[in-house]
Amino acid sequence: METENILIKDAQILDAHGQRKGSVLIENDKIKEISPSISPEGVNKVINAEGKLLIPGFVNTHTHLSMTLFRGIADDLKLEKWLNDYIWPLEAHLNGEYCYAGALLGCVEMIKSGTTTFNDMYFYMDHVAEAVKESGLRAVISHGMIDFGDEKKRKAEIKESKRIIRKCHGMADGRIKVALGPHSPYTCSRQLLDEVRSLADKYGLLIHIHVAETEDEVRQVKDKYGERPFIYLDEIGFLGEDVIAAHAVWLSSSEIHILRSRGVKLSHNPASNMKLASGVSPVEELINMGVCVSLGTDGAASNNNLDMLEEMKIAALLQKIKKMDPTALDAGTVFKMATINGAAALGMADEIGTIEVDKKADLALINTRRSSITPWRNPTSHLVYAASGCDVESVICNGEILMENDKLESLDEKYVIELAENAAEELISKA
Ligand SMILES: CSC[C@H]1O[C@@H](n2cnc3c(O)ncnc32)[C@H](O)[C@@H]1O
Ligand SMILES: [Zn+2]
Repeated sequence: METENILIKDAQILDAHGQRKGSVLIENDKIKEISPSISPEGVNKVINAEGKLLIPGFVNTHTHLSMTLFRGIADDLKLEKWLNDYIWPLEAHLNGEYCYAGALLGCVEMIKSGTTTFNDMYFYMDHVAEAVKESGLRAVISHGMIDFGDEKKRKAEIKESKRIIRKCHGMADGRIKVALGPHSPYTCSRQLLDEVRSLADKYGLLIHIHVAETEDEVRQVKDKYGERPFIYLDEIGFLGEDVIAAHAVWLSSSEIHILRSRGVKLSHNPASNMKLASGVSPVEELINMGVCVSLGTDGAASNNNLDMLEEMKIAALLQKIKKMDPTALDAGTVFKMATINGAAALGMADEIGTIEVDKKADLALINTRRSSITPWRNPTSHLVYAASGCDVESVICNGEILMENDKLESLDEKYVIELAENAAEELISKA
């Protein structure tokens, strides 16, 4: 195979290790060299990055990508009503084509706002995988399982998860990995969670689950199992380093200790938690205790976008107001949550999340000559507090250019918008 290489010349580089100036040489899917200056001789493609900020692609650790189709459908509701009265009835009409269309739309949105890896739980995941493959993004995907204690449903959910594992794990040159996705402790039976734990151990797969999102959930789990959600999950031997729990809003101090001692990874979803008025996760306490807290948007029906730049700002502001302390969750910490902590949560810290030689070339370039971030002075501050997804100009994932100078290269944006608009209209008309 001929070597494909890209030289990103004279960039300002920012990642969890700090700031420096330099050029980055990409060879095939990986970063080959980072130096103050690299000769462009023999290089296939040179990107002039003067006046540009080069950052690791964001890692969104909790999404339901195809829910882009439900954007703006059921706003201003509490989680229980949102799910029971609006979202689940609509989801009953989903099919593979709709999920593919919604996932493609989500991929467009993520590329345009600098995300290169995401952790997705939903339905018709082989169709979602197809969209991810075409987009050039990297993803961990899981079939979302709900059994409500029904044995037949449990067997069907496990069967579908196994089918998705067989069909999609390692797809798209390894860019797609499959995880197990039990929805939550209030929608999944103890038996289903036990089976998930066994499968995760047997095949070395991650587990993606919603936990402790609302006070109501804590009440329900306590009523049914006698304990708070994370204590219950620990007692049944479910928790481990391979578990990524989304939300983790309502936590007792014993639960925080459990999270730390079991090495559970968290995905903090501040916009969704605020919009559904679920509550505020004790992110500062969790980080101070040494728990790995990453960042996720949740689906576009509860956010209502997939912009990780916006999510970083919301995360920082929310902790400041929760603690009534402006020093809480500073910009540097939030930036780490959106990059290297996300990589660590997905077990990929050796591969992505920072800009280092031998890591995958998953990168985003920000144009520093945009009005929203002028005068250009403090990259971390500007990224978290001033920039938005629109300031992302170019994106590379796995060494492939997915967007250059604001133009999508891997997907036809107009076609995707049309496809998703039609799918959403057809789907809603069925409900
Ligand atoms: C079984 S696939 C995923 C399932 O989760 C639903 N969902 C989306 N956002 C949330 C959330 O914040 N809490 C709980 N469940 C959520 C989604 O609609 C699917 O049914
Ligand atoms: Zn969710």
